[in-house]
Amino acid sequence: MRQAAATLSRLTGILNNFQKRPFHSNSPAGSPAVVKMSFNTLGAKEALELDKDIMSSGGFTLDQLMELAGLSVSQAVYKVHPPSKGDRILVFCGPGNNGGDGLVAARHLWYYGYKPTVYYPKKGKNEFYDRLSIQLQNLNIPFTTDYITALTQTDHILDAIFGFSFSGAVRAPFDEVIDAITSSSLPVTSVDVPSSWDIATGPPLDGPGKNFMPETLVSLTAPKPLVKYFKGRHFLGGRFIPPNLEEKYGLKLKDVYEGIDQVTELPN
Ligand SMILES: NC(=O)C1=CN([C@@H]2O[C@H](COP(=O)(O)OP(=O)(O)OC[C@H]3O[C@@H](n4cnc5c(N)ncnc54)[C@H](O)[C@@H]3O)[C@@H](O)[C@H]2O)[C@H](O)CC1
Ligand SMILES: [K+]
Repeated sequence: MRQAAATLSRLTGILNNFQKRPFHSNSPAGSPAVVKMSFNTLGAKEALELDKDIMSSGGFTLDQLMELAGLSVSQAVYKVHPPSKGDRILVFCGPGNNGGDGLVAARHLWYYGYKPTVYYPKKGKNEFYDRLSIQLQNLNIPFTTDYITALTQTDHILDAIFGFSFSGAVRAPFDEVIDAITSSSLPVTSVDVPSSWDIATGPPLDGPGKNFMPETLVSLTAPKPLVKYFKGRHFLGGRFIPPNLEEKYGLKLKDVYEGIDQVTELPN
């Protein structure tokens, strides 16, 4: 009883927090119908600024943040699709830090009992992408270039292709990748944003991503404005924001996470 009351109070807290700074729709004509609730969101520019702040005044390094982001993602995957319900997961990694989160998540998932396969066609320049790849190779996690075949041999998908720095129309090779993921009808968990969606205006009106609707989204640090177009299970991860930055960005995350969890599910 006491536990039920505590959970209710926590959910009420989350709702209150995310209603503090409502995001009003500026959806272009013809884009999907608007939302169920108001969220406190971080636009691409704010998310980038917050990232810089955590690494300067916050004292973190990028690979520390990536490790925590990837850990959050792995926990959300486990909550939605535990390995007992299908242990094969195909991890699509893009060239930026979103892809790095995917590499970290793949490692954690392996330790939880999954059989990850990684598609990583454009490696990022930073040397820690090499180190993350070596860590996966040491676990004998396969890297594939044939994602078409891999899609027929997996139970679910982790989309770590693009995050909050994505803009414009999807360029090759990821345009065809997004189309193939969408047509596979497999359950997808997207890291931070559904890849190919505009950070502010959501799914593109045409081309790759038009019909892409992941089953699960793990927003990192704070939801991005595109969440208002998302219909699925929504988690928040990235439990590393210090109180001064929480306050600066109006995030109010204090009671959002429970116990040792690195993610929390947000009401839809
Ligand atoms: N504080 C946090 O929440 C943290 C989040 N992390 C993750 O980092 C990403 C943002 O990473 P960033 O490197 O800035 O960019 P992206 O991964 O989104 O991608 C950049 C990459 O994509 C290319 N690109 C951009 N647009 C297109 C396009 N239209 N077609 C093809 N390619 C495109 C661009 O050239 C770059 O190469 C955030 O979302 C989180 O997932 C950190 O891991 C930790 C801190
Ligand atoms: K993504």
